Amino acid sequence: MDAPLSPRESARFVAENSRDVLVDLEGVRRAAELLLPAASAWRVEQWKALHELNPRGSDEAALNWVFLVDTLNFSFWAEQEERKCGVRYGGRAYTGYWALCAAVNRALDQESLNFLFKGIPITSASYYATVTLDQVRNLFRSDTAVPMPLIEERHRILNETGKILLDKFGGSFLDCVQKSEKSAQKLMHLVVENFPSYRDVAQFEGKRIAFYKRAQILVADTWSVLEGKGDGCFEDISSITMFADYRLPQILVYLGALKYSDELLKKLLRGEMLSNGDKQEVEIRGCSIWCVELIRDCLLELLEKRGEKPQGEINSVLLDFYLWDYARDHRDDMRGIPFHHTRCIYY
Ligand SMILES: Nc1nc2c(c(CN[C@H]3C=C[C@H](O)[C@@H]3O)cn2[C@@H]2O[C@H](COP(=O)(O)O)[C@@H](O)[C@H]2O)c(=O)[nH]1
Repeated sequence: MDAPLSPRESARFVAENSRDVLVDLEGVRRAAELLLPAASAWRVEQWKALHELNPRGSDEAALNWVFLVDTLNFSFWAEQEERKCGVRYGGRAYTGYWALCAAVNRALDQESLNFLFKGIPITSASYYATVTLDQVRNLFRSDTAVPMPLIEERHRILNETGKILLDKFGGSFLDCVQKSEKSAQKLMHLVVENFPSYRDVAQFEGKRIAFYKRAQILVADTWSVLEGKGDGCFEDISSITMFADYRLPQILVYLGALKYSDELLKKLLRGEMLSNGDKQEVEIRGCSIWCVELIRDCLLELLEKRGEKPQGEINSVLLDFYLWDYARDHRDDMRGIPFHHTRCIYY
């Protein structure tokens, strides 16, 4: 099978051949203007501390936490927004992606007590390579009546991924990072080649394309947790694209940078499911990636024109992180904008 186009080339190809989704250049420019004040202050060191559930350290344990979480980082959306999985931790209730992180930290707290007496921490491959479905149901149990979606797939993926990490990387994601020799692209391809659940690919207009959403966010979270230093000093981090999930398209439509055809908008407003790999699902994901690439280019142009240098760096990773956080903080403003419902293990 021929190798797929890179995520960036896949996004360009989809945007050039899309029928139901449009990247609106005027909207891209307006979004860049809106984001510019924040963008010039983005620095990789700040990100980890922004969220209380992120690991604090930059050691092997923190990397194994990131690898476990990003291996399960998919499909938290609920059919009814008010009936969704939730996890209470540290006196707070978390939903969505943060419910996953809260469940992992809840287990680590419990496990670390047992660990003193004999337990095995959830982030170690030797644990999740053979964890049972019942144990996974308990580890990721919801504190609401709604369980975390795709729990059987999560169990299968944990066993598969744990076994491979043990066989090929001595059970440590740090080993995988070190084998990437400070290249983001090399790490992304190492992950996709070795771990089947990360192979986020599709067929579009006769071409094989790749979005690699979870592999790219794993590289980004590795860069973030290592604060861009040491093994995480990826000189090609700016080649990583935005992560094509189901939240970013929603915020890009809200900002006016992405537009849906009437037919597609009606379908999404009805909450109709799109299958992973469907033409319209691929168009939403591919155009979103291309849209963020253009917003990033616009930000750099605006700074250039103003003769300003950013304090940190402006790349698609930090732009994506910011937009994703922005979407979570503006959930109510975005009520009228639907997000697409696809149930799969890739995002
Ligand atoms: N494009 C993009 N997608 C992201 C993230 C994250 C979490 N990253 C943060 C954590 C550490 C860093 O500090 C990042 O700020 C999760 N997701 C995706 O969203 C969906 C969950 O949404 P909801 O149901 O509302 O929780 C699901 O597909 C999940 O895979 C991101 O950053 N970018």
